Parts: sequence; C-alpha cells; structure tokens
Amino acid sequence: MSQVPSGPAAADDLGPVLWQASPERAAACTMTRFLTWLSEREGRDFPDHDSMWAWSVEETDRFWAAMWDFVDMRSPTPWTAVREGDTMPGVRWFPGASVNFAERCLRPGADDDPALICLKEPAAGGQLEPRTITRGQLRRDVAALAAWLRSVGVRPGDRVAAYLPNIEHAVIGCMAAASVGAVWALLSPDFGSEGTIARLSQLEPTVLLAVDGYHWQGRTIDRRDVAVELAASLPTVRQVVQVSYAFPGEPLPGYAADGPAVTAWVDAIATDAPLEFEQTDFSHPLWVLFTSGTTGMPKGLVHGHGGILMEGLKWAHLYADLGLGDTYFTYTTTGWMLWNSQLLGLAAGSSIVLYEGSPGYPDFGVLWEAAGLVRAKVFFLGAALVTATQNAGIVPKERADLSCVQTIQVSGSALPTAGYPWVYENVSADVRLDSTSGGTDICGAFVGGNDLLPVRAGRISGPLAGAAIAAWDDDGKPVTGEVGELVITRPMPSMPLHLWNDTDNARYLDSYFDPWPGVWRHGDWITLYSDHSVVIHGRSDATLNRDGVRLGSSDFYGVLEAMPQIQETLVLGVEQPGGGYYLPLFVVPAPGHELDDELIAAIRTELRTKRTPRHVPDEIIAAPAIPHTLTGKRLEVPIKRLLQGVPLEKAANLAAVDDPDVVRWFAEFARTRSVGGSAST
Ligand SMILES: CC(=O)CC(=O)SCCNC(=O)CCNC(=O)[C@H](O)C(C)(C)COP(=O)(O)OP(=O)(O)OC[C@H]1O[C@@H](n2cnc3c(N)ncnc32)[C@H](O)[C@@H]1OP(=O)(O)O
Repeated sequence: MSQVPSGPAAADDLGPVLWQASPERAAACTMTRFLTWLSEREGRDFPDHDSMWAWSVEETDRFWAAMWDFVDMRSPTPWTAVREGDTMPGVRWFPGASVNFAERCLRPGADDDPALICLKEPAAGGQLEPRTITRGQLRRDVAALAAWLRSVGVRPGDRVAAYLPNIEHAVIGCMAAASVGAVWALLSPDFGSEGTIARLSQLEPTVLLAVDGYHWQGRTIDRRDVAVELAASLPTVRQVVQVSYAFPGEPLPGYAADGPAVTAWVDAIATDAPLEFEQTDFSHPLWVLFTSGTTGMPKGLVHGHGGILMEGLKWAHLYADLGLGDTYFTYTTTGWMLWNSQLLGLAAGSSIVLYEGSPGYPDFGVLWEAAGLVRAKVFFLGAALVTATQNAGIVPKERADLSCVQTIQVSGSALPTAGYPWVYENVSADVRLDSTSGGTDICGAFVGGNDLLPVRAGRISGPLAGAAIAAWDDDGKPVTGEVGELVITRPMPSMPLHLWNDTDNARYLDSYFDPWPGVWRHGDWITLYSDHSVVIHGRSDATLNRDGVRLGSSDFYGVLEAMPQIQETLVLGVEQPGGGYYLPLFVVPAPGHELDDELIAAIRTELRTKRTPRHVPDEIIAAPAIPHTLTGKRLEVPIKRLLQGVPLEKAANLAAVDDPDVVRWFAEFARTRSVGGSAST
C-alpha cells in the first residue's frame, strides 16, 4: 500500500447550497416513501437519509431484508437467511432464494410501454432519430434468442460473449443469456482484437455475438475483420451470431469454413418462443466485467444475479427516483459498467436510452439534444463530458428543452467545482446535480446524492444506504476531514462472487483486501467530512482513470514490451488541479535502439490498434531506466506522486527501491515539468 498523502487537510467548508428539492419534490420522491415505509416496518423513526444510512450499515441484515420487500423481489423458494458469513469476501447472500436478472428486468410494464429508445450519432448535417422498442417487442426478441441459445446447446453456466456497441442487440443478448442462466460478457468494439482475445479467451465462451461495425465521429468503423479474427482465435466458440448493423444488406464477413457455425442475427431471433427463465440461485453468476490492473491478465469480475438486482434496484428507486413510465438516459459505451448498471432502469420499470456513437459529434451539444428529445427524467454522463461541453462554449438549455430532466448524474471522474454553477446557469436552475462514484468492481455506487440532500459545489452528498464507507489512514484508523483510503467495512450484495479463474481467491484477496483482511480497499483517495459529504481525489493505486475512462497499466506493458525496440516502460495517470489528467509513458529503449520519431509513432500505432485509441499517451518520454521495489514491482504510485508535486522524501522510500538514482532522475523530471501541483492528492 502507498502512503496516505501528507498534504494539508482540506478545510471543512461546505460552501453554499446550489440546489435543494422543493417541498413538493421532496414529499413525492421514492426516498421519502421508503423512509415512511421503513419507519412503520421497523417501529422507529427515520426522519432523514442520514439516520437511515447509519442504521443500514449497523443493521446490515435488517436493511437488506427490508430492501428485498421494498423493491418487491420475488423467489419461488423463500430465502433462509439474509447472509451466510460476515467476513468479506465469501459472504453468501439470501441462500435459498432463486432469482433471474432477466425475468426481473422484463417483468414491469405493459407490452406497449417503451423499453429501449435507440439513438445513433447523427450523420453529417443530419438529425437524431429515436427508434423505440416496446417492452412487448423486447420480451419477444429475448424469448426468441434465448430459445435459439438453448437450441444450440447453451446451458446454465456456459459463457455467451459479445463484441457489440451500445445497440439493442446487446441488451437482448444479455437478457437472453441471463434467461438461460448463461454467463454474459460484453466487450466494446473500440477494443482491438488482441485486447478482446486476452479477455474473452479466459472465459472459454461457446457463443459469440459479433457486430460488423459502429459509428464514431461521422465515420463508420469496420469491425468485420476483428469479428472474423475473434471467431478464429477463440477455439471454444461453436456458434457466431453476426449482427449486421453498420453495413446492413452486405454479405456476412468471410468466416473460415472450418470455424464455428455462423448465423445471422435475424435468423437467430426469427422464431417466436415462450419467455422462459432459468430459476437461478441468488448467487448464480450473471456476467463477467473486466478490469485491468498493473500486472497479469485482465481481471474478470464475476457478479451474481441477485446481488446486482438488490444493489441496482436500491440505487434506481431510492437514488435515481426511477419508476414506471420514466426515461433514463445513460451515455456509455459497452466497455463501461454504466452499460450494465443502466439495465437496472428496466428492472425499475423505466425505459432506457441507448446512444451509439461519439458524445462529441457533431459537437458536445448532441447528448443534451438527445436528453431533451427523449424527455429523459434522469441523465447520466461522465463528468468529463460536462466539462467538455463547458469548454466548448455550448449552452445546453439553448440547444434543447431540458425541462424534463430532473436529475443529472455525473461520474467517472470528479466534476471540477466550477462545473456545478455552470450546470445551474447553462442547463437548468432546477435540476439535482448528483455527483456519484463507485466502480466496475461492484457495478454500482458507494457515494452519491438523493432528493433529500442539498447540492454543493465540489461535494458528493454522502454514502449510499448499505455502503459502510470510511476514510482510513496508513495505520487503518478512520479519519474525518483528511485525505484517506476509501474503504468499505461491511459486505455489499453486488461485490464480486469471485474473480474468474481465481480458484483460491488469491487474486481477489490481493486486489481488494490487502493490507486489511476483511476490509475492502477500493483504491481511491477520499476525504469524508463530518456532515458525511465526500470529495474523491483520484486513484491511490496505479489504475489509470483518464477523464472517466479506466485503463490498466498492464494493458500498456503487454503490448509495448512485446516490441523488440523496447526494454521496459512505465505508464502513469496523473490527476491535475482543475480536473485535468496527464498520461505520460516513459520508455527505456532496448540496447541498440533509441526513442526517435519512428519508435514514438510505432508505439502510438500499437496501442491504438491492439488496445484502443484511448490508450494513446499524452507524451512519450525516454527514461534511463524504470525503478522497482525490492520485490521487482514497478514504482508506479511513488513516481505518480512525484509528478503531482510531492517531495521526493515523502513520495518514495529510497531504501526500498532497486535503483535510487533512477528515482532521483524522475524527481528531477517532475521538478522541471511541474505537471501536477497538488501535494494533497
Ligand atoms: C469509472 C467507472 O468505472 C464508472 C464508469 O463507468 S463512469 C464512465 C464514465 N466515463 C465517461 O463518460 C468518459 C468521459 N470522457 C470522455 O468521453 C473523453 O475523455 C472526453 C470526451 C472528455 C475527451 O475526449 P478525448 O480527449 O477525445 O479522449 P477520448 O474520447 O478518450 O478519445 C481519445 C482518442 O480515441 C478516439 N476514440 C475514442 N473512442 C473511440 C472509438 N470508439 N472508436 C474510434 N476512436 C475512438 C478519439 O476519437 C480520440 O482520438 P484522437 O486522439 O485521434 O482525437
């Protein structure tokens, strides 16, 4: 673990209230209904969110039992306990209960109600053209695809993989796989074949749903070659379902004749079938989400049907105030957990909006136009996209009628303080701006706002019910008003069941429960204030989070260190004051090579094509060597802290590194570059 930053503690100055719900809105929201209902049920008063939160993390079992009833979870067999076990990981939730994620998502609403509103980025000079898929149509297509999956031999526990953009086929595919009890894994087609194979091959999928292409910034990106390569490189795949989306009407790509069978999407969903749901155990695996760390293969986080439903329905009802008839618009790619979490909008009875394409084409006004067009009640987007709109000088309320938007949720990275008043001036004076944060790891949020809490610039309102968060110092002591490590001290239902292929939990324990066994260390620096409001300062580990896009350094090292011209590399992500992010790559050329323009260009191309265009560094710099700990790990966090302006003696322990002179070289580089500037983060 790295040392808690030793900069000055931020002052506990709350700042002015920018927004507070009207008495009418506060009285009508689901959170108020829940507090009233809970007070009656528990025979004690819960006057506000804070009192409920404090109880929820003390009385974990009573809280989740109440949640089960409030969100109307149903099981053909009763649960016998809320939990078995208390020590993370390894807690088993609601033993005895059977739930199916797809069944719950498809349950609410009449057949005529909208389920999916599909949008794609407009063609040059064109308009946004929403296309609605009703709940009846969605149910029909899921039933048909699920029956097809069964017909080709897919059984509970088998893996169904997909390489699709944010289009209806991905939602139908996920629901169909979940109906059968198969494990779903979705990769975004901005990923190159190598990164996709590194992830999917671990799962040994039997079926692959693959797209022909997608849209990005006015271009149609052809992915037919990648689809063919995936089919050829994943030997366990027996069936490919080809989605013709970007090149409709064109022949199927040229899959190898001796490879898997290939079926066109339209044929796979051609036959009507009854909706049938495998009655899966509460903890049956639902999907695998990948995150990539500093070493080893990308980690496959396995989430369960019931845990994702409990956590997500809590969030959708209480914190997003979603219900029947509402429209929920999340801007996401299929590579972010926001894609998965938006599905909980369906489970809450709302329609969800699938936007395929770039958020900035033709400009950053387009998403706001889309939010107005679909009459979104809740609009969720990366905080960096709010900043991008602001920087582009776009005034959303001049571009669209946004009176429908009651809540704007932002996440991924911290919204700079100046972004808050900007929203109230340029989007709407009456909107709850909800800065929220969580992670792919739990496919949910730990902290955020709700309709009963005020909005203040630069502050996240507080922890969510059931999330026992704390800020701990290096000695594992809770701190208030000072920067500490974000920890979660009580189990949450959507924590991973396990990591894929991690039979003894070694990687799981190492990733989240080190150095404090039984306590989840999330990997963020956080300040928790006495009023429970929160500021997140950035990653405390070496995970890169570039403007809300999470990247793993091992994905860089894997590609670069296969290049014969390179001996070793170090990639860093440096949060900067004001919300900026700097991603430098340090390169030690192999003997006989130098970091010239040709090598720099080759590095950019390798990362762009073998990983994603988002992996291209801001700067590529020659270094004399890369420093390591005495056990051989790259010194990522200490060097990052040097670049953030932390003095050498506080950033690194020179007695514990293999080459102190190299660390001094980085300290000198940081001094001359001054790219960071905040000693406290
Ligand atoms: C953290 C969690 O775990 C929880 C979440 O999921 S929250 C996730 C929320 N995150 C977000 O919403 C992310 C918001 N940020 C962004 O969209 C962007 O950083 C930004 C719009 C703010 C800045 O845009 P940018 O500087 O162009 O960076 P970015 O979008 O990463 O693109 C980098 C390059 O990749 C390209 N690119 C990105 N996606 C691409 C795609 N699908 N296909 C082709 N090219 C793509 C871009 O065009 C750009 O290319 P150039 O360098 O040639 O211009």
